[in-house]
Amino acid sequence: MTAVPNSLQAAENSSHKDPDIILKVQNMTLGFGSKIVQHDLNFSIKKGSIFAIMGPSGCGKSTVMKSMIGLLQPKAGAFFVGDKNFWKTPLQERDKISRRFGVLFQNPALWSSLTVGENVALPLQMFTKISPQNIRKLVALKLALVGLDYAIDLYPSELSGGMRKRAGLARALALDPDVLFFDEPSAGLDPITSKRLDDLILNIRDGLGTTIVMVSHELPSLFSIVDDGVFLDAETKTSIGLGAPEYLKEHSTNPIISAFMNRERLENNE
Ligand SMILES: Nc1ncnc2c1ncn2[C@@H]1O[C@H](COP(=O)(O)OP(=O)(O)OP(=O)(O)O)[C@@H](O)[C@H]1O
Repeated sequence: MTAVPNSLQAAENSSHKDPDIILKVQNMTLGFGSKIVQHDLNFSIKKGSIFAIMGPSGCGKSTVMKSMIGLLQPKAGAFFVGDKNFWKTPLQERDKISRRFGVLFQNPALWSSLTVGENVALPLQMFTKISPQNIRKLVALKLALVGLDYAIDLYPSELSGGMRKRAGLARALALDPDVLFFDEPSAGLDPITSKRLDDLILNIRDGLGTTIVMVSHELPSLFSIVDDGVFLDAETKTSIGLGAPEYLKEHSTNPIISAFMNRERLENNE
């Protein structure tokens, strides 16, 4: 027997091994039914970096994130987590990989009948064997990390929008994720609360070494905290820029990226 099939399989199932790369999207095409949202995407995310998925409304940013957190299977291409080809691994292993991810959606869906502390405790109760006393201690730690230690016994309805985000963030941090995904972290927040959330994201990255992937079109956040990113185009339905927002602003010759980064309107765009 020759080793050919195995080596082919190995090539298909491994990313080009670079220990600094934690996530890698390779020739990925995404869509719903017959509709293609984005095609042939290629980008890599470094461990401990803050990476942004950028682009105008409706270009497919959330769809790309959905695929990376295991909610939407790509139509083509691969998504690697370390050296694992995520969508080619068996479901059980995929679930295990996903548990290394924390996710904070635009509107953190906190259970309204549970207190903030009980909401944060849920993932620990579901996925660990930690004792109730130790869960309570861990929950207090996570809430302290996001500056909400005083809110442990409050109900979600008693929180402001910014506090709800931070409570959602504490829950996303419950299992000490390697990667945190944020969908529009600043959406609906005033500029000061939004800046506080940016600082918190930076603190988490710097203090815990967590890799952060965020979907955003908030320029102040993009310029102040993001290290690297991909810019998606709604017209050609693929990426038209790779790099830090500041770099793209200064160096991109693409008129769509320039207009976006400089908040200008394109001539034929209302
Ligand atoms: N479940 C779905 N079924 C069919 N089409 C969908 C679905 N979810 C999103 N889409 C479509 O995919 C395209 C991209 O949507 P997506 O929400 O990913 O864009 P986005 O860049 O995140 O937008 P925004 O910045 O406005 O949130 C849109 O045309 C949207 O209507």
